[in-house]
Amino acid sequence: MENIKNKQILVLTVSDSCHQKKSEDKSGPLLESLISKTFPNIPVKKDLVPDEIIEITETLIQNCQKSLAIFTTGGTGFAPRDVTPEATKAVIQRECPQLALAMALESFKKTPFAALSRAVCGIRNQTLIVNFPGSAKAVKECYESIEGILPHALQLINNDLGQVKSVHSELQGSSHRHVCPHKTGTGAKDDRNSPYPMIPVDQALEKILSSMIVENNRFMLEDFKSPVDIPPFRASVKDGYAMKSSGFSGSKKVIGYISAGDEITTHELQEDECFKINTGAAVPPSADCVIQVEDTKVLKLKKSGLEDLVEILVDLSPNLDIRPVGCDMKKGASIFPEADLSQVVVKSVLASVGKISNLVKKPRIAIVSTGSELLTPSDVEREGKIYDSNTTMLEELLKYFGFESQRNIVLSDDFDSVKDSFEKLLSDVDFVICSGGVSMGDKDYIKPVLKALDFDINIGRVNMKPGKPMTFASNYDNGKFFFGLPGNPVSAFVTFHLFVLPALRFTSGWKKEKCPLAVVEVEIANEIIELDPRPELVRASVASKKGKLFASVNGNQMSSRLQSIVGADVLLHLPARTETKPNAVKGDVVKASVLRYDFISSYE
Ligand SMILES: Nc1nc2c(c(=O)[nH]1)N[C@H]1C(S)=C(S)[C@@H](COP(=O)(O)OP(=O)(O)OC[C@H]3O[C@@H](n4cnc5c(N)ncnc54)[C@H](O)[C@@H]3O)O[C@H]1N2
Ligand code: MOO
Ligand SMILES: [Mg+2]
Repeated sequence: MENIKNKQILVLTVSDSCHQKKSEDKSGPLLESLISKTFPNIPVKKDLVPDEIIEITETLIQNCQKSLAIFTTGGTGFAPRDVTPEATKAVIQRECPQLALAMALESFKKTPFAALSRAVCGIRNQTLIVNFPGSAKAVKECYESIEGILPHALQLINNDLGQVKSVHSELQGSSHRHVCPHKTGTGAKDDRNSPYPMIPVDQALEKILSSMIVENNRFMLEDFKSPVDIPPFRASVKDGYAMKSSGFSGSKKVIGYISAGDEITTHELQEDECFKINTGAAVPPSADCVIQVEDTKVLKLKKSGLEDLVEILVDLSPNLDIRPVGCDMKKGASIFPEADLSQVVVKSVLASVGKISNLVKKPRIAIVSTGSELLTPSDVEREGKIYDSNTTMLEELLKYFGFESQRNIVLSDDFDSVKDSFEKLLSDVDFVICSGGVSMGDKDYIKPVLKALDFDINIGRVNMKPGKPMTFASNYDNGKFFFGLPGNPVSAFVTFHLFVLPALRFTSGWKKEKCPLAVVEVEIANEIIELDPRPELVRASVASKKGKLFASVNGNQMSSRLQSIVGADVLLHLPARTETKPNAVKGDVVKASVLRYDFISSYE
């Protein structure tokens, strides 16, 4: 309950006219006083934004962490600038349509115009977001219709019940401490096998993706409209001369120079006159044609050295080399006809319409490395210890794929400290990418700790080499997801690419097909490769010969040998060994997951 005590409720007024101070905000203060009566102990804060989807969305996101609830007023109607429901839909993870229905039913008793509200209610992480209409009267009616259920709703969202459960499990802590990860299988004392079924890679990925909570980034992008025209003025496509196309070619008097960035000149051109003009500069309204420098000849210079007379060597035609207003992007048009979530695409296209935004929400991630043997790379060597490579590797992989970790921690193999650290970490992040401690050793505490923290262990083993003990656990109610990657560095490397990356992309709103690494077909260049009983993902480098791709395995494939990632372009998908096919041989064609953008190491 401690964190609930530190939280606020936000009243967000959405109104162009109030924002421009053309009218007084009555609904915001009214909501504030109504809420203060229902929740006398919770501070109620107010904010005001114009009817701009980016501003509304950003304000909602920025305030969620510290707010139990956000009540918006305004912008829910049918007018073109009413976009509060769209902004709300973009940030919520779970919609609460019945809450909106409860308000609508009450409003219908008063007026049929209630049908003109598009209010949305939903939950983002642990924050309830409710849209109210703009009018003070409607705000009061709507608020009163849900006032009675709000305290209970907020309690549920903040997992009051879950707190009871975790206090309960806290009391039973000692029993969890003795869960032995390898003795549970069939329940028999001599059963020393893992209790977790070893599922195929495809099935594991499907399971992970289907349990993700998907951010509404796609929807939000597809809904963005451009606030400007590009270009905002008629722009010259060439360095040349602007003139009237109705005139003849031949000689023209140069009456001035126009550069990019100059104000639009209103000088009325005659048919025998022209302006010298640069690419990207505004074409004067009286000109309708630009002739490129290459199609002209200077006939006479002024004493100052500036051009006085030029000869136009080609025929003139209307609109030649002029970009009309909005020809690249029209004001009001959809900026993202499809939701391409690449950071390069989103940020640069938004910049082109004058918006600086970090709107694409990324998951909050922590990296945890477990192992009492771990030294940080800057430590001096010590007996019995090894250098921690997984923290750096996972951090760099996240960066490479456009994600980032909020926290990196290294933990010793100790049940209580691992449990305490996870508990704290999970209040700050939604995804934990942990390595080590997931197999069969008596110090492999990750699975027992996850159980003690009320996580469902959805996957405990995968039929793959390396990466067999890959663990995925979720606490769906709290929106928390945990990847327990095997500690061997190559196992962590491979399972990150196969499972963690697709999950992070999927939760960010990527199309499902685009979430895994790209897969290509390659021909094996090695003479013979012995197949393993488990399907194996083998690091290999790729050569392109006349457009055909050939893969050579990168030496010893032990899961402890991180060096096998040096020069690795792909992960070859080798099938499991069978009696009839014990080896892969030169010329076999197999699938390969592409690890990096520069995935071809040589061309012939
Ligand atoms: N009896 C069995 N033993 C093991 C099995 C099994 O099925 N039955 N599975 C093996 C497989 S496969 C793998 S993979 C490993 C996975 O081990 P854990 O996830 O439990 O990881 P740890 O035991 O903590 O460490 C394994 C190995 O990796 C080194 N390590 C760990 N963290 C790091 C790091 N951050 N940087 C560098 N190296 C790290 C650690 O020192 C160990 O050598 O289990 C097998 N055992
Ligand atoms: O599956 Mo482990 O990852 O063999 O090394
Ligand atoms: Mg282990």
